[in-house]
Amino acid sequence: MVEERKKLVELKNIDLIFNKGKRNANKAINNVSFDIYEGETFGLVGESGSGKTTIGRAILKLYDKDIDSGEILFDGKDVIKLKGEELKEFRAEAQMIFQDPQASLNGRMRVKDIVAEGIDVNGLAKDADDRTKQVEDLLKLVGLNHDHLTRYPHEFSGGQRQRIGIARALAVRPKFIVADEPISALDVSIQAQVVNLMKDIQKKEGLTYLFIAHDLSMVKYISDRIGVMHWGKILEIGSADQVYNHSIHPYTKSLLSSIPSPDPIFERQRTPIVYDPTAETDGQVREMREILPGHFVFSTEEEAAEYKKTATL
Ligand SMILES: Nc1ncnc2c1ncn2[C@@H]1O[C@H](COP(=O)(O)OP(=O)(O)OP(=O)(O)O)[C@@H](O)[C@H]1O
Repeated sequence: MVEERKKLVELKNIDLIFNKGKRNANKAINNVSFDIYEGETFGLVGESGSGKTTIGRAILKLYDKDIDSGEILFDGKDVIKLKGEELKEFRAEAQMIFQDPQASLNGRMRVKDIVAEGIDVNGLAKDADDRTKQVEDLLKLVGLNHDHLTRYPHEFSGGQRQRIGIARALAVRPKFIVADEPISALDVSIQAQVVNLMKDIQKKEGLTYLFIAHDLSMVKYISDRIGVMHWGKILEIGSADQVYNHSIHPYTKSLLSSIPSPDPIFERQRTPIVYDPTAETDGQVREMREILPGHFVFSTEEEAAEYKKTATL
């Protein structure tokens, strides 16, 4: 018998409009639906302004406004309705790691206090010794050590600062982490280290990730499934292999063609594919249609029929 995978996060027809009703109204999320299964990494990619961060923050209920329509479920519970104790529990269960560790860490606090913030807020330590022990364990988990406890963020490299950000997120023992471009500000040589660290921690702690990035090059290493966003909509969802090696939507193909190759011969032959977005505004009715098992593309019925003829496994 095939075991049903548990859905940890469910997004159902989400709309989110900034400045609703005003002249500068902006539909940052437009009828987005997808699920994130427990234990998986869901990669969300797309160019700047496509709505990735808005989705991550909406799931975590970090805006002072609610989504405008649709439903977000976390562990079966409606996120919009969470209040009191349930909201506090959710705040610990669902954490965020930010793009710029420099900006997200308080420069006047020592590492031990930065990492312990969530422990203190949630009363997770029995006493001062237990607090220090928990912080030390967290630092060890992210590849830092005892000597780092009393230092300040500016004494660390970018990669180390991101490790501190990860330790801080883990301090409250979350189930789910939104990692918003966690490696984009880092040197390429450090990016793989942080991705590998996140993968190791995921295995050890049984975490579920939403991993946000603007290109597909690193996302494919960490993601089980990938969603491609453009103009507030998801245009393609599939396994990392389906999206990276067998992409279907022209926008995904264009994103892939824009990744520079480290191989100079490939790089010289690489021709970026220019995406024509007018199809998204031609008035035709499009929805996510399953082209191959688990591989969905935003398309009309006719487009889906065409995609099915040429799609490869
Ligand atoms: N607080 C806000 N108020 C008004 N508009 C916003 C707000 N946050 C985001 N937006 C707008 O919503 C759209 C989606 O932005 P979002 O930050 O989610 O995109 P993104 O794909 O994460 O981009 P980036 O990679 O640059 O972070 C953009 O047009 C942005 O200008």
